[in-house]
Amino acid sequence: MIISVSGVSRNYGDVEAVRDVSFTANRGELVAVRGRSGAGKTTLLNMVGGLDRPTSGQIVIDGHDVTAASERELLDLRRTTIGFVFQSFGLIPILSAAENVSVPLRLNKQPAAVREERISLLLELVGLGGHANQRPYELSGGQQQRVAVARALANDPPLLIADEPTGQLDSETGRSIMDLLRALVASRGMCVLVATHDPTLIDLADRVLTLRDGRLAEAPVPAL
Ligand SMILES: Nc1ncnc2c1ncn2[C@@H]1O[C@H](COP(=O)(O)OP(=O)(O)OP(=O)(O)O)[C@@H](O)[C@H]1O
Repeated sequence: MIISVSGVSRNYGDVEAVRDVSFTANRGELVAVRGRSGAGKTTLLNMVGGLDRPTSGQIVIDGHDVTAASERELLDLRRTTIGFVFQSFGLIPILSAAENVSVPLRLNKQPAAVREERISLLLELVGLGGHANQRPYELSGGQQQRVAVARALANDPPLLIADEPTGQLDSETGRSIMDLLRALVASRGMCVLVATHDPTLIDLADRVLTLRDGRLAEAPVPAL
């Protein structure tokens, strides 16, 4: 089990953003988190990714209790075990696609030869083999998000967390990003946890978690 969330709540002052949420997820699963704006999706994903801490409850990621972890341990976990993809891509504008992908490899002190090989493999994987030297502004939104996915996979994490990864893309491009995430689950046995309120993308998920006002109501698997 890669994600175990038990009785997790997160309050911001009087606002109960996430209330008593429990779920588990395994490698080889694409789990979608849906819900209206303000339902608590980002808050939940940030806690699972160790970017924020619950007010109460426990989260265990790949055997590590992130609720009890020190900042240092969380940093290590985010570098080795969890990849992140955000709605706004978050690429560094002055760096090429290849250089953006190299950032987490440098942080993990990978030697140059390993970095080079890994970068070309990852850019091929996301369908950007011929775009290594282009900067973000020279790429389409869908291509930028593919670079962000390649960067998130740089250190081969077993868990990918994606917060509305298609939110800034047209529906066809968004679909191709979701297809890419789906393929990663199949080919690499990753777990992908993705927040979206786009109903057309939800049918690609193995499982759908629905948040309403911070509470979870597990929806049935959609018919294919
Ligand atoms: N840092 C914060 N301080 C105070 N309140 C917050 C903070 N972050 C989130 N909230 C509140 O928590 C609730 C859940 O927000 P969250 O961003 O998790 O929702 P969401 O489902 O991701 O929404 P969206 O789809 O719009 O991104 C909202 O009521 C929001 O206003």
